[in-house]
Amino acid sequence: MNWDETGPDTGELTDERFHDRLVDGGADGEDTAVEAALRPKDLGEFIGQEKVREQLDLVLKAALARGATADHVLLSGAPGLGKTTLSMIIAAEMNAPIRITSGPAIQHAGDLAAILSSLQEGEVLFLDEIHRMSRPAEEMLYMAMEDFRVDVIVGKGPGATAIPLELPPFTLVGATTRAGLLPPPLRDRFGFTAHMEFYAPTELERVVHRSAGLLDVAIDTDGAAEIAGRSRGTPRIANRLLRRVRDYAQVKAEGRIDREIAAAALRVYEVDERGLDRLDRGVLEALLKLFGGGPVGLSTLAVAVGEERETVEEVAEPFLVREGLLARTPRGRVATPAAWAHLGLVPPQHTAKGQQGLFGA
Ligand SMILES: Nc1ncnc2c1ncn2[C@@H]1O[C@H](COP(=O)(O)OP(=O)(O)OP(=O)(O)O)[C@@H](O)[C@H]1O
Repeated sequence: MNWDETGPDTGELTDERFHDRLVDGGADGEDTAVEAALRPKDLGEFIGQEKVREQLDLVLKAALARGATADHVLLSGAPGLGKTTLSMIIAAEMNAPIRITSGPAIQHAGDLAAILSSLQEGEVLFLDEIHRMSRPAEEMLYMAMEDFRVDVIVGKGPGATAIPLELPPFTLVGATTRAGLLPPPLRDRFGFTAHMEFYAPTELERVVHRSAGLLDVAIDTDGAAEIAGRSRGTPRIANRLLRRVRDYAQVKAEGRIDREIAAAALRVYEVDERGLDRLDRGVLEALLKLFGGGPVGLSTLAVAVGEERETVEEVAEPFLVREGLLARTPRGRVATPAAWAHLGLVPPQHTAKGQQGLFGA
C-alpha cells in the first residue's frame, strides 16, 4: 500500500466527471444544500437499518442513563447510505454539539491536535473517510480515543519535546466506505461498529415518500416505487432522482408524480428500471453485443466502451456485479444470463453453452 502525506492510497477514483452521475452514491454540490433539509433528525425518523438502529439506541440510552459520554462509534458502508446523518442523530440524541471533519482534511497531526483540544466535554467528532487520514494523525488519534490525551510535539530533532495535553471526554464517530482498510489498532478502539447495508426497495419507497412530503411534492405509491426501484439501494440517489422527477412533473404534469411520470422522467435522464445509467448500459452492451457475453479482458472491454480501464472497473462494475449482471472471472469479464434478459437480448447458442459451467445453468 502506498502512503503519503494524506494517508493510504486507496485507489479511489478522483475523476470528478463521474461524481456528476445521477446514480453516483457520493454527494455533489447540489445535494449538500438540499440534504440538510431532508436529513432525519432522530433515530425514530431514520428509515431502515433496523439492527444498527436498535443497537445504537441501546448504546446511547445506556450512556445517557450513566451520565457518560457515548462510546466511539465506527460506521462503515457505501456513500450515501446515511453515515453523516447517523452521526448527527447520535449528537442530537446525546444532546451534544457536533464537529464535522474528514480524514483528507487532516494533513498533519497538528491539525488533529487543534481540533481535539478545542472540543467541548461530550462533543461528537465526526471524522468522515477516516481511512484516508495521515499516519501520524492516526497514531495521535489512538491515544486520544483511549486516554483522552494527546502528546503535542514541540520543536524538531533531538531537542523535540512531547507536551501532554488532557482532552475532555468526547465521542468519535468515524465513517468509512471500507472498514477493511482501517488498521486493526484503530478499529479496535471503537466501542461500537455498525455496518450499513444497502436499503431494500420498500425502505427506499418510504425515503421517497418522506422526502416528497418535506419538499411538498405530490406523489402516489406507484410513483414512489418507481423511483425507489431505480435508486440502487441508496437514499441519496433516491432523493436525487426524486428531485429530477419533480422537475419533469412540474413542467409536464402540473407537479403530480405517478408511475408513468416517474418512468418518463427517468427515461429522459437515462436511468433504467434497475438503476443502470448510460455508462453501465454501455459496458453491458459492449460485453453482450461485441463479445458474445465474454469472457473478455478488462482492457479490451474498456477500449470498446471508450472509457478508461479504471472507470469501467471502479465506476461501472461494482454495481453490475452487485446486481448479478456481470461476473469477474479469472478468464475475464462475463455477462450473466440476467444481463441478456435485462437488455432484451438472446445469448448466442455457443456462448450459452460455454457459460453453463460458469453459472451452473
Ligand atoms: N435512513 C435514512 N432515512 C431517510 N433518509 C436518509 C437515510 N439515510 C440517508 N438519508 C438521506 O440520504 C442523504 C445522504 O445521507 P448521508 O449524507 O448521511 O450519507 P453518507 O453515508 O454520509 O454519505 P457520504 O459517505 O457520501 O458522506 C441525506 O439527504 C439523508 O437525508
